[in-house]
Amino acid sequence: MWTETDNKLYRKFEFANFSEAFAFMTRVAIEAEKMDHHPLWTNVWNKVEIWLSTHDAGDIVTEKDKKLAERINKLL
Ligand SMILES: C[C@H](O)[C@H](O)[C@H]1CNC2=NC(N)=NC(=O)C2=N1
Repeated sequence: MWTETDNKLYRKFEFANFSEAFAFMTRVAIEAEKMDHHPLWTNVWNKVEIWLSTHDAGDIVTEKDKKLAERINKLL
């Protein structure tokens, strides 16, 4: 689940392999672009870490971040 720390929503995802992780990232990227709301993220092989905050609001967690987090949950 997502946790809120340092004014960011954070969640770590683990997949079977790199292909699964990258396929997930592709789905997230499409959703993020639709919302014009983009994640800070890292990927190492089968792991994806995502931090969500709203830069335009001064790098704090807003409804936009919560909405994107919910949409990401549904992509799993
Ligand atoms: C100009 C553009 O719409 C803005 O910079 C958007 C783009 N993506 C964004 N993504 C995130 N996470 N926060 C923002 O404030 C933000 N702003």
